Amino acid sequence: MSQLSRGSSSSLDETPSTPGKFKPSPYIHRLRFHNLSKFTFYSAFFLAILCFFFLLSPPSGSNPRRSLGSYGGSDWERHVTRSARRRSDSGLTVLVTGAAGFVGTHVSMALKRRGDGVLGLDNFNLYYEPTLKRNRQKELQKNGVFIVEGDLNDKSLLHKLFDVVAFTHVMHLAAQAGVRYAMQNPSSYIHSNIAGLVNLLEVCKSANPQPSIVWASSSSVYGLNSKVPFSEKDRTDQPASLYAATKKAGEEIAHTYNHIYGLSITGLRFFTVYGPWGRPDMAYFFFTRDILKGKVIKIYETADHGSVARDFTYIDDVVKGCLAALDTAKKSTGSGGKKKGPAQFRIFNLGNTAPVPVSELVNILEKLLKVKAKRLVLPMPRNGDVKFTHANISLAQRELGYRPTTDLETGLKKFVKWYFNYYKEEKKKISAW
Ligand SMILES: O=C(O)[C@H]1O[C@H](OP(=O)(O)OP(=O)(O)OC[C@H]2O[C@@H](n3ccc(=O)[nH]c3=O)[C@H](O)[C@@H]2O)[C@H](O)[C@@H](O)[C@@H]1O
Repeated sequence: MSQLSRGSSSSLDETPSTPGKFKPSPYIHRLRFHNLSKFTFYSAFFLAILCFFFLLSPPSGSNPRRSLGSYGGSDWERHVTRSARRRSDSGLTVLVTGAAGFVGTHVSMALKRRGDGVLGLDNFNLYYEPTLKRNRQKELQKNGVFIVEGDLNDKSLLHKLFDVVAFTHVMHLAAQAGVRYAMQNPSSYIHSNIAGLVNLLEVCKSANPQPSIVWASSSSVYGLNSKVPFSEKDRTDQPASLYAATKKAGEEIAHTYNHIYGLSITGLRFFTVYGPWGRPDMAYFFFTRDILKGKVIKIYETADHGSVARDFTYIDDVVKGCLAALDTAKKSTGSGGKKKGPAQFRIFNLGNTAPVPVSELVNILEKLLKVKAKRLVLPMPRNGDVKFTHANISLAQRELGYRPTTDLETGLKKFVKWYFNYYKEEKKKISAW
């Protein structure tokens, strides 16, 4: 009990009774003392909560609100140049957009570890828990990767980055992801996946030398295509979600910047990527969380009670595909916005060629978590989801040497191991307060 409440209770007890005036009975004293103690307890509790969130908030130097739009200066440039420095002249110097994202973190780590120069860019938006992005940022910082806090649409920032660093490649992974969220926040998809992409390409075409670009498209561009497995030449003119439509539009926009300005551009159609440090908005992640909490999970099925399936692809396989795309990317042919010859334009599927029904994903999670899931099977809502995805990866195998090796159970085992460890550490931080 704090000193304040002890002092006030003794002063209350010594108050002299004044005739004619209301004389509080001993019961009133006890009631006041009780209220005062409650007030003191709750004030101390809220103070502790405030301290907890203050400590968990991002380090002062990287406060997204403060630093978005505040960059430059010798200290900042030193961070940028050190991070972007490659170990040897044969290495790459890569700008990774979305570097605090799931795929962005893994790709940045892999590039840095093999000696390439890596500079991250991320706007640390609040689409999902920012602590996860901050913790990924800490992992990258430990490995010498600096992430500039900024938005794709900040043209002056992007020009500044290209003034300071002569990037050989851009690995463009920043995007508003999520098929279903597009129905709640459509403008976010235009802001990041259309305006942000065009802004980035505008800066790249003006750069001298122009970088080669590899960027994340999506299996969702196949939309309602019924020919399986999906090949890169198949129909992609029936997107089922705004998200898919913005990724398809991205592919068309990329083609115009390749055709007009000579930018070397490679699009990678990811197929439901999963793994450690993943995205909490994806089913495998929030199913894990909800199964452990004993909450009901909704499992979609088709209208005729068929299964909904995905070609789940483990993050390590996808990272190998990304690095192979960077390593085989030809140079852009333009400089300063003028094209000097035809430039490379490629699109690849990065999938696992083994679609698995969502119900089987849940079976595997139950086995790994040793907890029975509370299942609610529902018809797939008209939320932009498609019944199945299935990648034909023969083009990526031939051109990139892409060979996925991780089956869903093996990959989920690694994810669950990470999940338990990560949230155990998070719990420790909270209990430390
Ligand atoms: O392949 C891709 O390119 C896309 O993969 C995922 O999209 P999605 O396959 O919908 O991944 P989840 O959101 O994890 O859903 C996986 C499966 O679970 C199903 N699901 C989802 C949520 C739910 O509550 N219940 C349920 O059965 C979905 O219909 C889907 O079949 C990513 O979220 C996209 O960003 C990415 O572009």
